[in-house]
Amino acid sequence: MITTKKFLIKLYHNIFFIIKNTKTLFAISLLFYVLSGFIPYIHVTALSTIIREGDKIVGNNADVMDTRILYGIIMLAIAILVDRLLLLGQMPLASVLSYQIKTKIECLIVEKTSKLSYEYVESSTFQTKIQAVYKFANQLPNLYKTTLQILKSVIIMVSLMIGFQGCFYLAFIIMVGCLPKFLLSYRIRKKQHELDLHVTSDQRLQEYYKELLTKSQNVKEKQLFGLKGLFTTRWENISYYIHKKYTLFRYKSLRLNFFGDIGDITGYMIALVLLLLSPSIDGAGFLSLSVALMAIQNGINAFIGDCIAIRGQVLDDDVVYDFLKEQEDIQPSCDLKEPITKFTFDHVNFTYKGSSVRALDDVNVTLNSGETVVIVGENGAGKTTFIKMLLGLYPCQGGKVLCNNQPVNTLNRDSYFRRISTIFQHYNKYPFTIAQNIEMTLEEEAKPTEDMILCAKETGIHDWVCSLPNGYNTLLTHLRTEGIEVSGGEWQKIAIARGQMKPADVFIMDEPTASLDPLMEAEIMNKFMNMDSRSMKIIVSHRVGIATKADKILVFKKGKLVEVGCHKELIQNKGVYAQLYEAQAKWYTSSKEGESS
Ligand SMILES: Nc1ncnc2c1ncn2[C@@H]1O[C@H](COP(=O)(O)OP(=O)(O)OP(=O)(O)O)[C@@H](O)[C@H]1O
Repeated sequence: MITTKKFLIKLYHNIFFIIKNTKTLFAISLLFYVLSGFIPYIHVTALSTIIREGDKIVGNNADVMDTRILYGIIMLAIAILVDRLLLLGQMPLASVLSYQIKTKIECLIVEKTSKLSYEYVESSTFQTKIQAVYKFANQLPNLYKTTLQILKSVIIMVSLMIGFQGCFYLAFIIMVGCLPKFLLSYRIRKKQHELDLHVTSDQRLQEYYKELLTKSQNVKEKQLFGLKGLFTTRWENISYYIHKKYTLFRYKSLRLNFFGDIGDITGYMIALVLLLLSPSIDGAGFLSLSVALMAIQNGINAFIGDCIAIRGQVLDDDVVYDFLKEQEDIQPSCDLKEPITKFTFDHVNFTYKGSSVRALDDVNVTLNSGETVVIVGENGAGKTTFIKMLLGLYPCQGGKVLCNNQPVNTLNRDSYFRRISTIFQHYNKYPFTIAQNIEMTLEEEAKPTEDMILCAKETGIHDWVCSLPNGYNTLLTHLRTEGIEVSGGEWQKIAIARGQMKPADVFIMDEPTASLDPLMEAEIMNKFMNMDSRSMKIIVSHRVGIATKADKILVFKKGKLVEVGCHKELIQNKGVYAQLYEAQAKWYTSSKEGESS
């Protein structure tokens, strides 16, 4: 349960954040809200002048064109005009302010995320947290509006109470009448917060089923397995469950609000009766004071609504501020200045969080520049983990990973990554043009450079790209209407071209050729292995055939590096590699035998 003091501190932090990041715009907005807070007072004052003077004119007690009635009419016109003008000015201002606040907080979140360790960002804990963080980031712009609205309501109430002192005690009765509404609204808001939390995972599931039914990548499996009925029923059931929960909640809220309204009306009625019973009041005085009381009541109700809303908006903000305070992965200041010549794994151990089995177990090996290294092993043997440790994405839990004799985790990551080009099995498919996918530039109409064409030729996509109407400027993916989808193999070749475009000392490919046809794979692999004899090339592959040409083969089994050597040596060893090689060779040989028989 949040205490008032804690709430005020949190509110102060939020408002401070908003003011710090919007300064002048916030000040202008504040001025607009303060000015508009006085409008009801001017409005009611003008109205009561008109009523009082009008009453005299109707009763023939005054000149027809008494200056006071004119003054009242002009004041009323000015009040209405200024109100409209302030509203007009507030709209664009609110839009710019909201944009600035949202962008600022999102930039902070993005910046923070980039400073967290890869291991943490990859975890499900982080994924859940970041969802909540963005949810609040979206709420923050509303907070400034609600705060200024509260200030405006206070100005409305205070100005009217001071301006119409005769209704001071009556305003108090109205306030008491609004009390049940305040308590009930507070309760409703709390229940809504609980309900929102309760249905979050159901809503996620609902979205998931909707995606299964509508997203293009799910269509194939849905049709082939006849899953439409199953998914639709699941989606309908969960949608109905959420709908039922919210409908019941809305019905209960309406019932509670009704009791709140009764309190409101009762307070106003009592105030009117007491006003009527007042001996000094005349007809015009009664009318103008009842209008003032109505304006005060509107101010109180707006105040209550905004106070309840602001409480809800501030409730979740700990998630964001805690996130922004989270411990960062410290970036070492030591730059890697000279080219990478050597990697050394010295008794390296690594176990993933939540796992009891070592993904890498006492790994010792040295890789040198100019070498072509192929890493093989069965599923889950530790091949990708080895690459990630080499890149310094995980901290060593035992032993050392050295680059040019320096521990990888003491090197500045940016300077280190600049010298390595890596393409993972799950590479990204960017909704950019082909040229932008290869070179990652911001230019909209990039002209293919000689280097780009060379990389495209080496990965076998140049002729295909040239056959497209927009060539290298062809937009990819259906995310944009004019974008086209391409085959898995074509995507892979584009990703490989991107990897080759990057000037680096070390090129790593972790199974990026699985979608390629055997001829294309062999051609790309040959070119890859023969490119720039000074650089180091590391390939992770399940196809043992590729390893025959490698300078060094690393064989992993259950996290252990069980064999290291060239093809000839490992075949002679008759160990794990030889078994893998023979098993794959047998597959082709028996197919051939099968064909001939
Ligand atoms: N993020 C992770 N969290 C927890 N365990 C993981 C994670 N990634 C991999 N593992 C586990 O670590 C072990 C080694 O995984 P790794 O991805 O290195 O194997 P691999 O040899 O590359 O497998 P594959 O050939 O299937 O890609 C496996 O048992 C795997 O289940």
